[in-house]
Amino acid sequence: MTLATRPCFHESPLLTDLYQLTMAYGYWKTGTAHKEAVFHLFFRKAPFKSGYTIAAGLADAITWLRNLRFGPQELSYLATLVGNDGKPLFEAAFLKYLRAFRFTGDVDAVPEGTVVFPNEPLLRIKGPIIEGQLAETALLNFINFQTLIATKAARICEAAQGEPVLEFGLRRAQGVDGALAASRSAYIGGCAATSNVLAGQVFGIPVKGTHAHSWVMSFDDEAEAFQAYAEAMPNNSVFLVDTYDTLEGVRRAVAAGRWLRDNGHEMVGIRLDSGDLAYLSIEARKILDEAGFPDAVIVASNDLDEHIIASLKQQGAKIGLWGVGTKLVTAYDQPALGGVYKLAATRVPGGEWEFKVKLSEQSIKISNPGILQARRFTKGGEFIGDMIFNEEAMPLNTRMIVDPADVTRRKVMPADAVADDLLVPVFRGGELVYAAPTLEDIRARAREQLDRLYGGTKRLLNPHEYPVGLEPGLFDLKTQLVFKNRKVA
Ligand SMILES: Nc1ncnc2c1ncn2[C@@H]1O[C@H](COP(=O)(O)OP(=O)(O)OP(=O)(O)O)[C@@H](O)[C@H]1O
Ligand SMILES: O=P(O)(O)OC[C@H]1O[C@H](OP(=O)(O)OP(=O)(O)O)[C@H](O)[C@@H]1O
Ligand SMILES: O=C(O)c1cccnc1
Repeated sequence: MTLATRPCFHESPLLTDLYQLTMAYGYWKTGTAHKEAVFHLFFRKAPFKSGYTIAAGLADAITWLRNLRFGPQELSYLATLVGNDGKPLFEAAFLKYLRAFRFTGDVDAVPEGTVVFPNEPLLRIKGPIIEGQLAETALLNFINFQTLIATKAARICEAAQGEPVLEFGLRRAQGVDGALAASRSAYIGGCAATSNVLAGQVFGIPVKGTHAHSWVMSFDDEAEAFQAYAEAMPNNSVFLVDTYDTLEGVRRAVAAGRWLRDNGHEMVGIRLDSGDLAYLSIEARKILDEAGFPDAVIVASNDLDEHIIASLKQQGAKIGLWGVGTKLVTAYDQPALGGVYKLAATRVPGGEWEFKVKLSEQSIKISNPGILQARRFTKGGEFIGDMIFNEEAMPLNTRMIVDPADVTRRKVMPADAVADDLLVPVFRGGELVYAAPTLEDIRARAREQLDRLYGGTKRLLNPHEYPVGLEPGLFDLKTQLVFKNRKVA
């Protein structure tokens, strides 16, 4: 009997929705596959009612685009697909065309770890429409989830006010890739380490761990369990104290700590995993301090999230290390980021760009036309506002932004503000031109970016709204296109 293994699918061209292939077929069949197009990937609403979002997922997007090729196995599978008349969905000549298919376009993207806001392009893809279309689903999959988890982690780490947060999510994550991608994103968002050993091996994230209740329960009594653990792992001694009676557990941990000290080691600390974490941590701290273990850290876990951590901090909890699993890696209170991928311009090669909008009843949902870039203004080291503009038509030195939801709200960026464009070149003509940063650099970037954000924007509850607007020319273009598409004279 063979076990059904699950190979890694990250790089498959079939990591897509069928409709991308049906449209690709349509473009090919109608001779429009090589029409040039610009697509943007963006989200309309920050997750968790957060005042900011942390971009992540670009590394997977790069790998997927670089390896975009249909091999014999994928093509034979596609040949098996049939339409409602039982005949092949894709004709053989199209599959032959796919055999030589490669990504040849330009990509500009916001580096991972960048603070981003609703409606800003996170990624822009320009090239033959068939290529942009085929890339949509995979790009959304990578960027939506990873951005979501990096943001959740950043919020949790903000709540912990610089105290280390350990990501403990593997056992409760949404599958294998959900766990791995979450560990990487959580690290970008600021977590100090993960319990996920595979993520440690694959991404080089520091791994950390204590012990479970099963260890204590496997002994006749708790004191014996701690002593055995101390002897077995004298250099990693965090004792889980809540299996029977938490404060008694702390006293037994102290006894094991004394043994460790007598034998040339130092107890790292204790872990609390149930009960009133504020009360128990304060009492445990007293016991540890009085026994001469002021440096022993108190680790807490048990369904923590940013709100519980903030509340525990407010209650004066004496917790120095936070273990967070389920609510982090599943983004429990908002399990998906609604990032979308919209067509914004097309042209026949060599012709003029035709800008596009997708209409909606809700004006906030009307997409932005153009070849978009986002420009961030910084003053005195602090981010003060972002402008979305059309690179094809940007008048020089424009510093005014218009709120797309309310034309009367306008803001002029000061002349001495420093301006930086968020999208950077990643692919040119299908060639990678981006020196991808290390995971450590990405994590440091997220930290540095958060430090430049006004404190009110980082507030958990009703955060201050960071100003993001359209350059006036783009606002006008959008308005004209909306009128045109609504057939208003
Ligand atoms: N002082 C506190 N303030 C706010 N929330 C807390 C406090 N102490 C613990 N919590 C949180 O309250 C929830 C308590 O969970 P739960 O009702 O499962 O209790 P428990 O102590 O884990 O019980 P059990 O013994 O069944 O594991 C957890 O999410 C925990 O993080
Ligand atoms: O609560 P989370 O944020 O998801 O963090 C991970 C949880 O996983 C473990 O519990 P579990 O009951 O699975 O095992 P245990 O016997 O080691 O406590 C651990 O004790 C945490 O409570
Ligand atoms: O090391 C730990 O304490 C740990 C690891 C995974 C899940 N919960 C706790």
